[in-house]
Amino acid sequence: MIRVEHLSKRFGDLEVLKDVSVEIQAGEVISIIGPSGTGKSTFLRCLNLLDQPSGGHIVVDGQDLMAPDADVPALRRRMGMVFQAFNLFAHLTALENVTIGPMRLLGRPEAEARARGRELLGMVGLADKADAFPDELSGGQQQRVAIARCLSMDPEIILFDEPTSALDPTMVSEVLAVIRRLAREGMTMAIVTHEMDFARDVSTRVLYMDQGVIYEQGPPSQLFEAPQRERTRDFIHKVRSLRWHIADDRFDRYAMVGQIERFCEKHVLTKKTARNTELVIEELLALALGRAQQPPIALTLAYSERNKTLELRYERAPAPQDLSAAPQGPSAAPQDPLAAGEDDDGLGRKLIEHYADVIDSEARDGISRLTLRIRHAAEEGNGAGA
Ligand SMILES: Nc1ncnc2c1ncn2[C@@H]1O[C@H](COP(=O)(O)OP(=O)(O)OP(=O)(O)O)[C@@H](O)[C@H]1O
Repeated sequence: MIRVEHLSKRFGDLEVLKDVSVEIQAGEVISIIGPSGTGKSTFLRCLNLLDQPSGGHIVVDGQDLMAPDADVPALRRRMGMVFQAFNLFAHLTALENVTIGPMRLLGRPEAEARARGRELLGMVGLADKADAFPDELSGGQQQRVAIARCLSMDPEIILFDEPTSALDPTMVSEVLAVIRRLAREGMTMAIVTHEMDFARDVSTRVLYMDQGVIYEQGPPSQLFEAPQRERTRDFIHKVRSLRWHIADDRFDRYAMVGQIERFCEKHVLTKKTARNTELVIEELLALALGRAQQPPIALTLAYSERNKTLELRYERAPAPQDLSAAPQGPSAAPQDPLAAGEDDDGLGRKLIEHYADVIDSEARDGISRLTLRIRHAAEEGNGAGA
């Protein structure tokens, strides 16, 4: 129904959408999720040209919206849009808001438009509010009128741009219930949302957007229960992280210690857990930085609010000397900082394993990765913990 090919969008120097390609079929309910500022709303607004894309194609039933001779108003009319801020006409009643489009843009007779308008207001549970003005309605009711108004234009797809994020929490469910009903009735929809439970149970497919691309997509069961890629996992598991880029032994260790302590405090991890984390990092870097002329190390300390796990992730590209000495693939493993070296007494590794479990260690795509899970330690004096 809609095919998006290599869509890009810039605002001045800011490249918001990089290369987005996706197809939406009739009857699909697509949720678009992802961190703030990654281009979800921009993507939706580009779909019906509320924002003019910088490049790429949007093909609706075989017609390219971006072609110079495209009948943009007609193609646009097939896509309804519901905004975060309702955008109702303040000087018109609920019924007038729902009839003005069909009368002015579709040429429907007034009686027909009003009959259909009343039917739609009834469908969103507002039959008795036909004569109310927007400022006499709650936020949830206004958003339901906005949905009825959108439906009055008989769209083939509805684009919802964070339809509940401007609402008082008590009103979120009434709006979501209307969208759920539309989904049951087979309406094609694309919904930018931060309501994860809703996305999980209403969608047929979820797009996870990150940094201007569709980073991962799949049915909700897969995306929420078994995300395949790291940034998706971090988002789903509500991971908060600290990152460092360590080029050599001269990095600022004291600044790092302060950051780890503040991070642990913020996530209600004990001081002892913070100190153990510092020890693990110190030993890991001693092992990794001991080898001369290596590329920089990317270190991430990630705390999952959902799983309550604290992970330390180490990443490093192979050194040129390792690449020439060993072929690509797992055999490039000498990069693994925990691998026993020639004159290594193994003490560093033992200390790390005292405080952390090795979750993963691999050399793939030319990059060596190590993931450790730091054990939680009770505060000293409580008689428990490492
Ligand atoms: N009209 C505009 N002019 C300049 N920059 C813009 C404009 N609209 C959006 N942006 C920028 O584009 C980036 C992506 O914004 P967008 O609203 O699409 O993100 P989002 O993923 O929907 O975020 P959120 O979940 O917080 O709504 C942001 O950095 C935003 O500031």
